[in-house]
Amino acid sequence: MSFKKYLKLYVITDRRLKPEVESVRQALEGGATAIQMRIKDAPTREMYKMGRELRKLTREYDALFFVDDRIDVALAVDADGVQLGPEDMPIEVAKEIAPSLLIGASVYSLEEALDAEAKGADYLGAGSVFPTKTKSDVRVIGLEGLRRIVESVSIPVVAIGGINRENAREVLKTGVDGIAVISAVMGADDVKRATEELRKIVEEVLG
Ligand SMILES: Cc1ncc(COP(=O)(O)OP(=O)(O)O)c(N)n1
Ligand SMILES: Cc1ncsc1CCOP(=O)(O)O
Ligand SMILES: [Mg+2]
Repeated sequence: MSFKKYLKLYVITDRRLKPEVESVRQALEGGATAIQMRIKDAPTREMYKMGRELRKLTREYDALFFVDDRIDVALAVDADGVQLGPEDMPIEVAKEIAPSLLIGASVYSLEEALDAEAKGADYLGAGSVFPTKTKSDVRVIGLEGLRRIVESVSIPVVAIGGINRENAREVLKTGVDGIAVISAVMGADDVKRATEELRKIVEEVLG
């Protein structure tokens, strides 16, 4: 079975909102199908240790595990993949040095999406669909921008940016393979319940 079905509810950590281990456990309990460790400005050793813990947890729950930005950490903790943005390791180089990893490419336009697909990305994280307070200065592509990307590539697409339980349905109806969320889950008082609610919507639309 391909990895695509694991992209449907992709939850990303944010230590400014919740400590990683307990929040990831709750998200997995609530039905997250993939987890991304996204830590900015921490020592590599700390990322490695956290990555090992989250790798263990995601295995227990049969979820995929991705590391944001850091191909070295992804390899060291035996993650399933790495998420690479425009400032990170070029996709074609990442594929060469880490052929075992799934490569997710972060894209903010149709041009970037086509380029990432041509360079061999395994899936796209496309956004920001809506305005978001979680990441500064991101381009907002809207539902139409997202739809154009989905219709133009043949690799799986995960939508990201400002997605919550109010707008998740319309996002999913653009034809994406999944939604990626930070604040809708990590900013909730009850992480497990917030994840369950999103998973229910995902199941209703994607099946
Ligand atoms: C699934 C997914 N899609 C997009 C992003 C954004 O990546 P990037 O542009 O590298 O920005 P940072 O997250 O590193 O700030 C993502 N992390 N995950
Ligand atoms: C990391 C990232 N990349 C594009 S938008 C975004 C922020 C997503 O966070 P939220 O789900 O809280 O809007
Ligand atoms: Mg990144």
